Amino acid sequence: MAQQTGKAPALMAIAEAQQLVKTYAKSFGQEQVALDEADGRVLAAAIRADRDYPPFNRSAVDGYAIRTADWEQGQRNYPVQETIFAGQAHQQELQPGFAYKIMTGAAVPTSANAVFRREDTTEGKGAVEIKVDTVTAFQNIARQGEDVQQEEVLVPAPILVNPSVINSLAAVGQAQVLVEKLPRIALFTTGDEVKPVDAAVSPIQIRNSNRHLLEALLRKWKLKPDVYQHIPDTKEALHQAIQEALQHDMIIMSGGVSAGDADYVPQVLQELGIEKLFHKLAIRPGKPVFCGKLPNGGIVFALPGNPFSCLVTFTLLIEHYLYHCFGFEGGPVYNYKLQQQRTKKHQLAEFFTVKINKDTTTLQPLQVNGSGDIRAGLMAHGLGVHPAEQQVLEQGQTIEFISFSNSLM
Ligand SMILES: Nc1nc2c(c(=O)[nH]1)N[C@H]1C(S)=C(S)[C@@H](COP(=O)(O)OP(=O)(O)OC[C@H]3O[C@@H](n4cnc5c(N)ncnc54)[C@H](O)[C@@H]3O)O[C@H]1N2
Ligand code: MOO
Repeated sequence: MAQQTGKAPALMAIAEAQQLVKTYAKSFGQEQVALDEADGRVLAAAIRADRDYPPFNRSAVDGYAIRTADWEQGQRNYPVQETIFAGQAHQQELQPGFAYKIMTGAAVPTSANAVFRREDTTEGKGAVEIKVDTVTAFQNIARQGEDVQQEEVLVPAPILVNPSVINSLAAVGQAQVLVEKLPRIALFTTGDEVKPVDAAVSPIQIRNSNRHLLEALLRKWKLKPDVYQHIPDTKEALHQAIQEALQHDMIIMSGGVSAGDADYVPQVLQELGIEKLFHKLAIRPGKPVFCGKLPNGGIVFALPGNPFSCLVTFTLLIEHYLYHCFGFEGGPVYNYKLQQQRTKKHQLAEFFTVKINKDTTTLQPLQVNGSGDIRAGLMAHGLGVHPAEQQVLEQGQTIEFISFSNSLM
């Protein structure tokens, strides 16, 4: 490729940055946790069915079980041989010409092969008359193994454990489950103008929303930083705080990464032996983001201070990294049609907040007044992607959508 002279070097594209981040992704190990603690964690090993499911021929209704052979001979009145409740074994095989009274969830003995709903019968004393005209073999019986067979993979891995996964794991007796270990994280915010949420602020100070935004984003993954500190804008303070955090798996920071006189973060990180993977990407918002490799094999993400830039770079880079560390092929990206035309004037890939219209399932761009807008992300389901090379996205054009929810996998 011809060398471009006189121009600033081209910024790295998001796809290349994500590819790079992926190469440094690694498992943090695995651990056993109690089933109820696994909610929101990533299952590390596939779970097989310990037996057939259903484990026995299960009656799906409250009613009467017969043999279809008797029915086919024209029999409609059956003496009731015994009553079978759920969890209760039958006493005797069904004798020809008899019926069992049977409850939902009870095991249908193999000597019977059809169950009628109670409503479809006339119940007499010790006998029942069937009032419907047809029968099919195994009607109203969920047959042994028809859902899942013994040793079949029931829950694949990796999978994000959600209530349905908990349900399946509980059904097969997994009281303890093997999940991916969580990384040890140090979280830092920076900026002399940034004050705690509960402190008084002067007119030129702002509240530390990024701390809470980032902690909330981490909680989606059940992650909790084991170190948090707000660092003033001096090299010395940055140096000290980061140095003490070098043994973590991840260091996440906000602020101090662009071109200001007090933006020391990339410099201090590199002075401490952190190898730069990239600084500045061809994206908006979030362009000044820095990513580096820790000497211990961990990773540093230093995000821009603007809250919307933080949200976007967390979603595009940190979540991308976590997905790969936990064994997924990246996060889910969906395709949706755009509700209205959208234009941009720059050559960066732009990420804009969108709401999925419930009636038309199109993406409605939401208004954000720049990356410092404290409303950014409010009411949004996720991000729409405006590719770098396209200046205009047409109404109805299919574009990529990145969900803010990590529950769909
Ligand atoms: N000359 C240039 N200036 C800027 C560039 C550039 O390329 N050249 N990039 C701009 C972009 S884009 C962004 S984004 C910001 C990123 O700046 P920093 O990462 O250095 O962040 P700060 O300057 O520290 O803060 C930016 C903004 O965010 C507020 N902030 C910081 N921390 C928090 C926090 N914890 N909670 C809430 N808000 C926070 C801060 O007060 C600033 O308003 O740089 C542009 N400049
Ligand atoms: O691109 Mo910066 O991340 O918007 O304000």
